Amino acid sequence: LCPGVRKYGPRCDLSVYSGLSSRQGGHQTRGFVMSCNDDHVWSEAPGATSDRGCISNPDAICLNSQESSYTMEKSDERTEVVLLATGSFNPITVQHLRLFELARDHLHSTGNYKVVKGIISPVSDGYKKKGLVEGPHRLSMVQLATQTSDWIKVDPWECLKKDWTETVAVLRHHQQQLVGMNNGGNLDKKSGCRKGNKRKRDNCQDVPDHNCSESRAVPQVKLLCGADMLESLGTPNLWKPEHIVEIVSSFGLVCITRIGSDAQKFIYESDVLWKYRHNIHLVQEWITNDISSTKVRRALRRGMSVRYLLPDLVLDYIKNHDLYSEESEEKNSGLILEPLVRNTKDLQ
Ligand SMILES: Nc1ncnc2c1ncn2[C@@H]1O[C@H](COP(=O)(O)OP(=O)(O)OP(=O)(O)O)[C@@H](O)[C@H]1O
Ligand SMILES: O=C(O)c1ccc[n+]([C@@H]2O[C@H](COP(=O)([O-])O)[C@@H](O)[C@H]2O)c1
Repeated sequence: LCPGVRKYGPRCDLSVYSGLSSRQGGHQTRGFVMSCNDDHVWSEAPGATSDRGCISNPDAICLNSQESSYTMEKSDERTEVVLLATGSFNPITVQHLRLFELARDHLHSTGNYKVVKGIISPVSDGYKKKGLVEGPHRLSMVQLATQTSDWIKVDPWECLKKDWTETVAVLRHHQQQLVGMNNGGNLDKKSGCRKGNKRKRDNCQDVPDHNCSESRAVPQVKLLCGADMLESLGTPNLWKPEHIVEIVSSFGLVCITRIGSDAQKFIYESDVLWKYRHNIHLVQEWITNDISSTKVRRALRRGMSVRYLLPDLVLDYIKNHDLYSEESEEKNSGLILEPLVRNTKDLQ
């Protein structure tokens, strides 16, 4: 059972979140299913099968019964990619979902990549951002928003932790899940490499390296973000410099343009981003709009309509739980964002 899970509100009729787990104790890696029951309690259902029936099969990362699993497409030369978007999702908007569609189209258009999954990982309450409503509510809204997608899923691993997790650790976690899957679960927890093979393990780095022979067939996890999040890499003391290097060198970024941000200029002006620019995919959103969670919350507080900015089910959820009010906007008011607190402590 996930720690810190509390009961939240009444019925949730869509219920299954699925992922890939690298449990040991058998030679088979198995899938796992996080389920949200009628009382909105999120928990892991061991041995369960996903709604799409492919999670209990360790060889199938398929997200969609029509699309072939990556095993079946081993002859396909394209690199398989899992897109991971982190953020508050407070609440999730249609533009968050659009980011995935734009990124997938772009990567496919290069002819070099095949996107096999999209993961939305809402941040933990421990991030302490002003106005951040409780994690289980944000998770439930993402789950409702993604139920019409056959490839984008919500993942509660980061969100349900009490403490905030650095994004690079979230990326490592999801990469290791995939490595474990590929290695039949027999992997070293830290390195993400197969246990019992010292020579190969020694050749692997702590950070899963996609060039490592052990992980070549594993899909690559790439961070998906908007240009404002890319620009946040330049905010003093917000991100650790070594994490920025690891994100752009070991994982890679797919960044969608956003009104008010100039990602191209930001990359040009940053030596580290420039150095790894081959691993940063900048995607132009031509159908521009400035939907943001902050604006949605503001409109909700003022009793104004936000219909069509969010999926209807999300809007219903917000109304049923009376989520965004003047009071909720004051949550964490006066607190400093956790990454700033941690990085400032590290400097002392
Ligand atoms: N309209 C948008 N265009 C491009 N990227 C976006 C857009 N909205 C959100 N994103 C991206 O989605 C991710 C998650 O964003 P987040 O949850 O912070 O939502 P947000 O709308 O940016 O919230 P806020 O209004 O608080 O800034 C981030 O990478 C962010 O850059
Ligand atoms: O890993 C870091 O050092 C780091 C520093 C600042 C922010 N982040 C992540 O970036 C995301 C920012 O979300 P938001 O809503 O504040 O735009 C969120 O997922 C944070 O965990 C991550």
